[in-house]
Amino acid sequence: MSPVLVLVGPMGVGKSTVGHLLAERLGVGYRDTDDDIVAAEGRTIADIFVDEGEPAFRAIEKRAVHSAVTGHDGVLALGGGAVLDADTRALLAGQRVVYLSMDVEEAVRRTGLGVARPLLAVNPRKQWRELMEARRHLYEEVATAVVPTDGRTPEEVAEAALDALELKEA
Ligand SMILES: Nc1ncnc2c1ncn2[C@@H]1O[C@H](COP(=O)(O)OP(=O)(O)O)[C@@H](O)[C@H]1O
Ligand SMILES: O=C(O)C1=C[C@@H](OP(=O)(O)O)[C@@H](O)[C@H](O)C1
Ligand SMILES: [Mg+2]
Repeated sequence: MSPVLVLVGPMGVGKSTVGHLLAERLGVGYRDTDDDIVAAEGRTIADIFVDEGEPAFRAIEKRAVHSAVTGHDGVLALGGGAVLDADTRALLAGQRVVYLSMDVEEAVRRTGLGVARPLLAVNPRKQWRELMEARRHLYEEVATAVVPTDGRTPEEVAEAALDALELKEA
C-alpha cells in the first residue's frame, strides 16, 4: 500500500490544509503524521519537544512516517522536518511527492508567533530563513512536483497540485 500523493514543505505552507482538500477532491482518505504522533503519544508536538527534545521527536516522527508511507493509500501530509532523515528521503524516492513552497513573508503571516510550532517560537523570520537554508535542497530532492503557494488560496494550491501530478478528481 502507498499514498496517492505525499505533501512536504516547511511549517505553515499549508500541507495539512491543502491535504484535506486534495483528499476530498480525490475521494480518498487523509492522513497527517503530526496527527498520528499526537494520537499515539497522547500529547502535543510542542510538549514532546519540551519534554524530550528534538532528536527524540525526530525518532518518533521517523517511525510514524514509515508506517504512514507503507500503510496508507490516500493523501499523506508530513511534518516539515520529516525530510531531514536520510532513510525517510529514501522511502519517498518511489512516491509521488509534492513540495509546497512559499517565501519568508508568507511564512511569517501563516505561522505567526504561536507556540504550536516550537521551532519558530523565537525570532520566527530568522529561524524560518535558517530552516529553509538547511532544508530547501532536501525538499527539492524528494519532490516530483514543486507547487508555489504564495498569493494562492488553499483551493488554488490543491488545483495546481492536481495539475502538476496530472491526477483526475473522483
Ligand atoms: N494557501 C494559503 N493561503 C493562506 N493561508 C493558508 C494557505 N494554506 C494554509 N494557510 C493557513 O496557514 C496556516 C498553516 O497551515 P497548515 O495547513 O497548518 O500548514 P502546515 O501543515 O504545512 O504546517 C493555517 O492557519 C492555514 O489556515
Ligand atoms: O518543520 C519542522 O521541523 C516541524 C514541523 C511541524 O509540522 P508542520 O510542518 O505541519 O507545521 C511539526 O512536525 C514540528 O513542529 C516540527
Ligand atoms: Mg501540518
